[in-house]
Amino acid sequence: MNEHSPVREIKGIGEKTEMLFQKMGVYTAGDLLRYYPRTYDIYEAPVPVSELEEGTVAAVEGCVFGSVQVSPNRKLQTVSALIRDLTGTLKVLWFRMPFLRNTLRSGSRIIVRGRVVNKRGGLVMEHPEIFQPVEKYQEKLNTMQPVYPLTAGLSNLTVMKAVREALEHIHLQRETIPESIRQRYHLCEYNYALRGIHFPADKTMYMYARKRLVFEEFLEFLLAIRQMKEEKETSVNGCRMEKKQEVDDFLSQLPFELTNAQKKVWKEIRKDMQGDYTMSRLVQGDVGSGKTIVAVLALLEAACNGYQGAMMAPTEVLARQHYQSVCEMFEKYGIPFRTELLTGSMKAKERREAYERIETGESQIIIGTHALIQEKVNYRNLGLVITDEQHRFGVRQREALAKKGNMPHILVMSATPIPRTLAIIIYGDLDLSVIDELPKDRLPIKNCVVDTGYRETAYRFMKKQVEEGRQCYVICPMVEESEAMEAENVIDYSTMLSERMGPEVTVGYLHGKMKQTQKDEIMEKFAQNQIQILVSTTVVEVGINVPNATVMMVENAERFGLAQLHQLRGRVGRGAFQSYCIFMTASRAKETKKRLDILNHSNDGFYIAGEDLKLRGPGDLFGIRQSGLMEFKLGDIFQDAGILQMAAEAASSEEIREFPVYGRADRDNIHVL
Ligand SMILES: Nc1ncnc2c1ncn2[C@@H]1O[C@H](COP(=O)(O)OP(=O)(O)OP(=O)(O)O)[C@@H](O)[C@H]1O
Repeated sequence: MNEHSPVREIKGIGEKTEMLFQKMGVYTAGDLLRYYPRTYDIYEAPVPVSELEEGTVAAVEGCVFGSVQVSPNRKLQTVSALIRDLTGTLKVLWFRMPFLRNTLRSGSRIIVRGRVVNKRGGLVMEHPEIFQPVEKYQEKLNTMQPVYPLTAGLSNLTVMKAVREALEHIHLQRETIPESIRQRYHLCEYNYALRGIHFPADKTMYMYARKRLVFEEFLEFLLAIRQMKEEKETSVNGCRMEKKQEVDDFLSQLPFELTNAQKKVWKEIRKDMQGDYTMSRLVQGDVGSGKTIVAVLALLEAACNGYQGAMMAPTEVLARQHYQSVCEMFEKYGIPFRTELLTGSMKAKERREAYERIETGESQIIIGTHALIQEKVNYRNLGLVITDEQHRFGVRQREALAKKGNMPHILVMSATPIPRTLAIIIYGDLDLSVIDELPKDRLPIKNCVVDTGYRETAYRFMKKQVEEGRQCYVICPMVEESEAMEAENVIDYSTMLSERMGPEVTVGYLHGKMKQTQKDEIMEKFAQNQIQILVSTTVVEVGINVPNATVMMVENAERFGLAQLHQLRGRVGRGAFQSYCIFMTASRAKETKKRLDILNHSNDGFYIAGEDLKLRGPGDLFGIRQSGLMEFKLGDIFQDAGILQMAAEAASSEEIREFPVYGRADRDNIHVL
């Protein structure tokens, strides 16, 4: 067996399990080895009852206090007991384990380990593991059990067993990092790293393993970037465009004047499209800074020059939103070009018709999702491709779209204001334009960080805003275990809120498991103010533009990364109304307070990103991922900024240039891309 063998060849994996693995993108044994744990369950030392925190998994050592009760409910038989230590008493519940009544003796010492939840205002530990005699806990103390991303039917144990088998029997790939580089940056060997990431003996092993794998991930990425840069430097502009008066006329009719920053960026783009070389430009701008209109101007200029322009959005909801706003603008100002929407959820017939209009050139502007790069889409003369930074890591996909034209111009839009030093490393192949100014009419968002006791006040405040004609978002806590649970959570919350708000307020909800048509319907209703409060998961994070919305309330704000919270906040404050952001948190941890304070005191994304970077020490390995920004498998450009710097140095070293694995011919073997 080697890395390319199908997972089926691993002992213990049958047809059914193979299908489940495939659903998770695991086809070969190599894929399985790179199917890294989502997190680790660490058996930490027991904590005093008084220090337990809601929502965490913890161990407590104490004595069983009083008698053990069994609930009469037949459906879900519950055993409850009280565990007492010097600092307090904790209620503990077990489900469907009635026999515990006979084994848990009053007064006996015990360690229980499980999730602490809040039930009717008090903390309760649910269904914990039992360690009795307490010495048994010693064997587990400080061990790290991998927790894998799962799907219905695929258990953590199954994945663990399969990975263990694979690690034992596979002859692993050759080393991909030259020894001299490994020594310079203290990186462990590939074999050790793989074992360490799946089954670390302790935190130190895990940290070494992770460092090595993150380094490799960054290195491969940076080398691909370098190659693209080299290609770009030699690519002569095959889609040379001229400045078109129609675009200036369109601009002068808009209800607002471009900000100086927008004007500057638009000038740079225009100059590129007329220049000697093909454009590859990144437009970076804070939330709400008005990137979309700049993209529209570029699309229009391409169309006026007889080329097609395509814009790829990261989600269907966003693609539709862009499509609608472009259609409305073009209609309003009498622009004669046809705009096409292309998404994965379109019916086959609709899609076929769209393909035809794209192929014949009847449609000049094409907006969509990944569907834009499907094999069946043939463009007549694609001259400009606009993508979102979220596709950034799909460098291959970007290339795929570019190949559909004759070296079209490329514009990448980024809503994540990362510090310039990082941007230069990550976007090394692109020229950088920054929109560093918000439209004039904006009032700064008012922020507050509050504890859950403020919830009722927040609801009253939202109701008042709705009465004034405004709209609100509520972001529900993430549920990591499964999307299905997350959906349930959102639905429950919106039912509760709807009852709380009364019949005059319409509350809607949005979550990742909904069908595309349902999502579109809800977004449309929200855009039309037929829904006043939208309860949602982070699906609304990127790009949604409803300028009438003025309140963003984020539950469990401590669970999100700063960049993500800033993105969420960016959904309000997009019009002339005063907007508010309420970060709600139950956590009293100092670190949480520090992080949220940064947001509380600044609305400037660049500043926040810089502070975020400062707050993260190298020890912060289990920190919150900055999701939404470049989906590296393990690496996080914020958290791992130090490793990124090392990888950037290594990427331009002689050793790497001479190392065969990274030669051009082998590039297809680079698995991360
Ligand atoms: N110069 C301007 N003056 C006034 N309003 C503007 C200006 N430019 C854009 N807008 C408006 O500001 C709102 C936000 O713009 P847009 O959606 O382009 O933001 P964005 O930069 O894409 O933000 P995000 O990254 O959050 O999606 C839109 O309603 C847009 O019409």
